[in-house]
Amino acid sequence: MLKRRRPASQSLVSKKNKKLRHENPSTLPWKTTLRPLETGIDGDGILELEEVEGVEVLYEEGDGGRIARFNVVRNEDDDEDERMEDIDSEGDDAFDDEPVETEQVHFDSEKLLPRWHSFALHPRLLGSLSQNKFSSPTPIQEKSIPLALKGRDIVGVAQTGSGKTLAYGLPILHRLLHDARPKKKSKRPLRALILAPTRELALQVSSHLNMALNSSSSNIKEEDECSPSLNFKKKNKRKGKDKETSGAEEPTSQPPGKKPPPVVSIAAIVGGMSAQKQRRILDRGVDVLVATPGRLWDIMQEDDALAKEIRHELRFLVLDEADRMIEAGHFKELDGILRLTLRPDDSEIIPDDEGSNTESKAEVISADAETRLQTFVFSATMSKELQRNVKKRYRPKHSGGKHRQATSTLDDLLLRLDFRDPDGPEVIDLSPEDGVVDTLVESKVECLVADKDIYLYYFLLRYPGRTLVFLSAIDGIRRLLPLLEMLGQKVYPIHSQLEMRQRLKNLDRFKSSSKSVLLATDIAARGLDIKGVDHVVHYQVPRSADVYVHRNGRTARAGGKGFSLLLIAPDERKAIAGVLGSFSAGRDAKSIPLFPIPDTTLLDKLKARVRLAKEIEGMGHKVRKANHEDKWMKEAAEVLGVDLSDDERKPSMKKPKQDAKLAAMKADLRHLLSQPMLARGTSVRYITSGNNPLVEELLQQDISMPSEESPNVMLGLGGGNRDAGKDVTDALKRKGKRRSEVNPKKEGEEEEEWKGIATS
Ligand SMILES: Nc1ncnc2c1ncn2[C@@H]1O[C@H](COP(=O)(O)OP(=O)(O)OP(=O)(O)O)[C@@H](O)[C@H]1O
Repeated sequence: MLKRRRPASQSLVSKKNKKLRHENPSTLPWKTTLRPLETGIDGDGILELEEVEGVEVLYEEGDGGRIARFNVVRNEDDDEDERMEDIDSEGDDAFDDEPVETEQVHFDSEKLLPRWHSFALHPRLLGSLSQNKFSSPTPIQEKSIPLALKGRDIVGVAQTGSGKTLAYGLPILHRLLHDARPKKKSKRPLRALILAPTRELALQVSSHLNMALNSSSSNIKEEDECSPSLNFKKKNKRKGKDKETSGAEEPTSQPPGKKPPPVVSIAAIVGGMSAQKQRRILDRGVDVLVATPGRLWDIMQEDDALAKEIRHELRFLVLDEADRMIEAGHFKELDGILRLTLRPDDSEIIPDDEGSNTESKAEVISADAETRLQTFVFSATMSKELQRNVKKRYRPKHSGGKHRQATSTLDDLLLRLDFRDPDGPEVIDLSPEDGVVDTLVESKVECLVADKDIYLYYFLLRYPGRTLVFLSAIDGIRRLLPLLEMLGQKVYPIHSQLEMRQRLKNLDRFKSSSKSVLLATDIAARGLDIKGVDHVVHYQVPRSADVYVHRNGRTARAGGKGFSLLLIAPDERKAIAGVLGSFSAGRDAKSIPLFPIPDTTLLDKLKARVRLAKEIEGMGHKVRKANHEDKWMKEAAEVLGVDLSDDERKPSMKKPKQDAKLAAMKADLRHLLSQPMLARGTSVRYITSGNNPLVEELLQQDISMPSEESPNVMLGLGGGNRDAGKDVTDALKRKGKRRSEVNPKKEGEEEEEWKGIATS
């Protein structure tokens, strides 16, 4: 089937369109169409239907008569789709039915990676660790990898950013790399299923595992001189652009232009992306599937084969951030998927509170750790009680353990898992008692709700960097976004009502600028590994201790420094006390130091800017609304064939006035933003003199004095220090207090009433 598009000149195709010329119809990007089961046409390849979209057919007169040429019309959106497909199906076109040989490579880990040597990981993985400069395993990796390699089931709890993905990923990849490859042309069986709560996290896990497989390390050596040369190509050209390969490519002497099949193929299946493409990937077969439960469940409804693979072929099941999956409302789908992983005799008897199930299970456990399903559950947060429950539920017969009733949805979910490990899952808990990563500095501002914008703006000016601001609702993001933009901040939103493409684009933009702000709901709280997030701001207090931990976990990752700031309004006081009190170490809100603001007159100055920006936004909104109504009226009259009166046709009399006022207000704001924000006692006239000469700050920060071109610089607050964490710890030192002693509450002391920022 060939769908012909209207030529670009007649259609509404954007100017960004590109045309790729094809001489031969067989080189067009044909796609196999899916046929509903009811058609009775099965997928055995007897009758394949294919279609192609976006093709312009042109006829040219040649010597031999009329010749058809084909232009494939592509626009930037298509390119973006393809980029996204590249992410969700990295290596899609790398799948091949050709036989894949096991590779013969060697890596001198004793010399090059001594801290990893004892794990005896596959050389390909070692090469990649070495290339990424992961010279030693993180504590959770150190504990869990040897056990996982022995075939144990694991429940791993470790702080955010501590390398949990590789803690379960390396043992899986190691096993898959070692497994003998099928020699005959056959579809790859699905061997590992990793479930993650959000689309971004699933895509990230798949990229992370691909990174662990693909190495161009020169330290990997061929063991067998006769084997073909190793070719760890990172990039492949496809459709004229670079495409990251997926899975480890096999050392092979492929003919030029033909990509070798990956040794291990990894694909992500998530919502918000082409389901058809994802089904195609599954049809070809993948070794490791990273999925969000919702999309996987949808696909399984139409694809019995996938359900069968999960039931019969799976070697590894991973639940990454299991607690969040339940919160995200995926319980039904998750439960449905997990049921497929139960052994037949378990499906009717789980959950069981009395112990009979455990006993029968212990009897049927296969001793063959090489072939049985291994289950890994990882999270940064899991209550101690739940960990105990999981352990008790699977305590072997002779230990005489009694089963507990599930006390939460997560308990319930975990108790449904069919851990095959005869000793029950090994629970490894390395999470800090108070949930705070060592390298994180926490802080708080207590302020009126109306002043939160000013404190946030102050913070962004004072500590430029990569700042992730969490809000509890999308409406808040919609309000704050234009405000911060108007105040000259580079700011991007991320929330569930944005299209997937936009979410990924905004994440990319945030990542690629060292001074930017991401306004996020809690969909970005879990698992996202963005390098170099300097600060996390809780614009609204988190609703639970877990959310507080995960939000904070976007900074201070992998041993790096990080800073978190809570903005607490009077009516959030109780909520935050409850959140902190629910940590197992029983924290007190008073243990979080106050954020130091050495010169509060600056807040007054900022208040003027924020107020003006809000007025502009309010007026802009009115003007947009009026324009929209005018336009609607005209269009409706046209459709109905009604004549509008002169008054109705004329744009509102107020409009020119409003426009002029708006322009004047914008000019005022531009002027305000171009004014230096100077702390009390500093002057722009004498930048080289005084106790704290401004010139030093300007030099240290490599900036010039503020101007219309480079507004938003705050100066005069002491040196060029832009380290919020250091400022908090210095302020504490000055007061002679340790973190735990901050603001100790005196007996019977009442909370003081917070004052708003004075109007200047
Ligand atoms: N052994 C290692 N040495 C150095 N860096 C590592 C090591 N292992 C993983 N990393 C890096 O640490 C960062 C955090 O890893 P990862 O995302 O797996 O953390 P996590 O524990 O899953 O975090 P979260 O709980 O927030 O999901 C990643 O950028 C990863 O590449």
